[in-house]
Amino acid sequence: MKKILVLNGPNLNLLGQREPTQYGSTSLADVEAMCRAAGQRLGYEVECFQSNWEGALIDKIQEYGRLVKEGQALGCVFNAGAYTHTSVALHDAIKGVELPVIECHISNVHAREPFRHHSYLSPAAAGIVVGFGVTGYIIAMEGLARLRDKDNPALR
Ligand SMILES: O=C1C[C@@](O)(C(=O)O)C[C@@H](O)[C@@H]1O
Repeated sequence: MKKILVLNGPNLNLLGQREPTQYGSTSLADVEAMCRAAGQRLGYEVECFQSNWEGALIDKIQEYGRLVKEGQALGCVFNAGAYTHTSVALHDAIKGVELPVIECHISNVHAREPFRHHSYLSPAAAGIVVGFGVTGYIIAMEGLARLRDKDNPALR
């Protein structure tokens, strides 16, 4: 069974408590449980990883780049939080290992402050999901499967 990485960046460990009007009241643990259930439905093993540290996110991206090359993983759903708008290093990590990434944001970043309108990750991403709340993670997983595993019978 191939793996999908659900990767979350800074402050997303506070999901459910942090700015609930913006990000809702579902905790990260609940989001991760939803992703694991979606993985079961779609036929993938889901690994969830969150870090507030840019380097730890880069290490995980590099690890999954290797797993994708070896045929053991499909790709990654990535909410990089605020690093989305600042991190050339995350852009380079994704490009460097050619990891299929679906960039995901809970809120509609384009309807918010101008500094959230630019993403360093989007040019390196295979697809982007924004503004669907935490359901966006599931949409992103299914989108990744549709892009990278077209013959998956669970998608019919
Ligand atoms: O931390 C976050 C969360 C976010 O990525 C989202 O999921 O909507 C949007 C980012 O601008 C913000 O810094």
